[in-house]
Amino acid sequence: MDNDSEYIRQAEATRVRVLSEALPYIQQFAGRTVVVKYGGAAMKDSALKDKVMRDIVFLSCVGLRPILVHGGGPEINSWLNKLGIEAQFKNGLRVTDAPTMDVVEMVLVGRVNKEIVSLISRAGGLAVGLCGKDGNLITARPQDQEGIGFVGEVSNVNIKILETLSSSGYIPVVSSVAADDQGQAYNINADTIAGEIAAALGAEKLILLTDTQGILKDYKDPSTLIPKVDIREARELIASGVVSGGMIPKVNCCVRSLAQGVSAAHIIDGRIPHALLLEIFTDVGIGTMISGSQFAQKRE
Ligand SMILES: Nc1ncnc2c1ncn2[C@@H]1O[C@H](COP(=O)(O)OP(=O)(O)O)[C@@H](O)[C@H]1O
Ligand SMILES: CC(=O)N[C@@H](CCC(=O)OP(=O)(O)O)C(=O)O
Repeated sequence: MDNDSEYIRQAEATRVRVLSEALPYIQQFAGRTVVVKYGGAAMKDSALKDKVMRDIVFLSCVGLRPILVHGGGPEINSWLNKLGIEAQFKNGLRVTDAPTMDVVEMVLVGRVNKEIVSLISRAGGLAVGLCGKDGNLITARPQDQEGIGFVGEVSNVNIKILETLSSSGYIPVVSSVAADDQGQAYNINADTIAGEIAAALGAEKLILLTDTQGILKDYKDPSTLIPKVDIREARELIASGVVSGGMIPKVNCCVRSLAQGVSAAHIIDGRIPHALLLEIFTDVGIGTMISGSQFAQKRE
């Protein structure tokens, strides 16, 4: 066989292997809910954004029930900057006074959410944009932290609206603004919202797309990826300071959702094209998988 024919044969073999590798996962996850959190730096590149939306539509088309929770921290920062308001953070959370809360709501609910909904529509999916206020999805309460303003925690999740939409073939797209019993709006970290929604739905998977390979032993060194940890090891990584900054709410929400019955949580690199498909439908997966120990499936 000449070189060209050999190259074509190998390329076809790879394509066929990847496609056929997906079958058991499509069968296993049919009808199951996958909560995806998409945010931060991984949202900045528009070509990548299109691919993420196509992947979400792919999940829906092959029978999974994707729910997309989005952040938008960099876009909030850019609008605060345009308005001459200084962005401030404490322990990875945005200090949210009343004017900042207005900007957070306008940017996340009014801009980022609708942009994602329309990208999903363009990719052929049926998306519906929501924030915590819609259908009483999320009730907020204030975070117990001095001087952080209108930063909220989740006090209740009402999954009815999500189940109604998902069971009718719609893809819910959720932004992380919610209100308390009195109607006061709160800014909630989007990872936290994703984890609470995954837990309330008993999701198959919680997948956090971010701008690093996953959890790194040294976050400045990409070669130090930790492919798999259990809940106890994940807590130790926070306690020892290996996990810091914005990675803390991610690991915490994974641990909380696993403790409440989610089967597996993943922190993966949203900068890799089609990272979601690689994680869900291939044998090796990518990024870091956090599991309750009895749930370990891949990467043994
Ligand atoms: N051990 C760690 N492994 C990987 N990233 C870490 C770690 N500790 C801290 N980080 C930081 O967490 C960041 C991800 O959190 P964040 O910026 O809030 O993400 P997003 O905007 O996607 O929500 C990484 O870019 C990295 O700087
Ligand atoms: C309380 C808090 O910090 N809320 C976040 C909500 C958006 C978010 O989580 O966006 P990323 O996922 O892109 O970081 C914020 O205001 O930036």
